Amino acid sequence: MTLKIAVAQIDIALGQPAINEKKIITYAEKASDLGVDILVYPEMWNTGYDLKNLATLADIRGEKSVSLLRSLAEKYHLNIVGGSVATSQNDDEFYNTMYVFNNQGKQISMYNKLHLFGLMNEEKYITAGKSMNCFTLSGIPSAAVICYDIRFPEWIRTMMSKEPQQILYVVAEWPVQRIQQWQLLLQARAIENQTFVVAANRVGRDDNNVFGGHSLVIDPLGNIIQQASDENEALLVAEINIADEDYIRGEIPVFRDRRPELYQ
Ligand SMILES: O=C(O)CCC(=O)C(=O)O
Repeated sequence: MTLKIAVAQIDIALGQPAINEKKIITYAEKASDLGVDILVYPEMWNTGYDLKNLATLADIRGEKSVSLLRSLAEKYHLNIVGGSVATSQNDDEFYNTMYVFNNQGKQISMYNKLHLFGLMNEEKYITAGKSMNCFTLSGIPSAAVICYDIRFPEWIRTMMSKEPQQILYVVAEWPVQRIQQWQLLLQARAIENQTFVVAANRVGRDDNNVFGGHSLVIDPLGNIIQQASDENEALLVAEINIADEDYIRGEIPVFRDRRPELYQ
């Protein structure tokens, strides 16, 4: 089975959801023109890392973002891994939340970022999630994580081995100075889990960081299928063949050969 996957590598205007929403719409239109099956957005696309202003900026219960993503999924018949957005659940509780929609406009997953990134003081403003993010999208069992989560292979393995998920989606705001680590971590997650990795990073800058782009689509052997530039906005498009993964898992059956009883 071949899937056409697109990654929206975009710049994000700090603290300006209305501007960012327009861009989200533009990239859905572009993906639709190219006949894409699955579209992936980056992390915190509504506000960027404007953590100090979440009280006024965060999307209340995620309602605006859900409505936008649902309408795009329906209108363009796109499966959408909706990056993440800043949401508020109560007046003073904020989350970094991912929503996933199928191409009928049905929400099939919601995930709150589990590992918060201390270097950006994320834990001072955001409440950490506690739940997994596994779903079937376009018929493919998949999992998705947010940015810093990729430094925790035990968490990703937990999700990937629940049932062997075949695609791992990663959405990020990853700074340029650690972009080599971004690539290596993603390749490692692909190889150890024998999975396709589809990773969306933003470009541009905010007051504290320059973000490194370099969005990637990686095969289950860790080979890079497609990569975007480090600086420019782009719609990165790749075709993946899921049967390749079945073949690789058959040759080196790491999921069968695990010894989880010894890992505690
Ligand atoms: O782990 C890193 O180096 C970057 C993580 C990050 O920027 C984030 O989680 O927002």
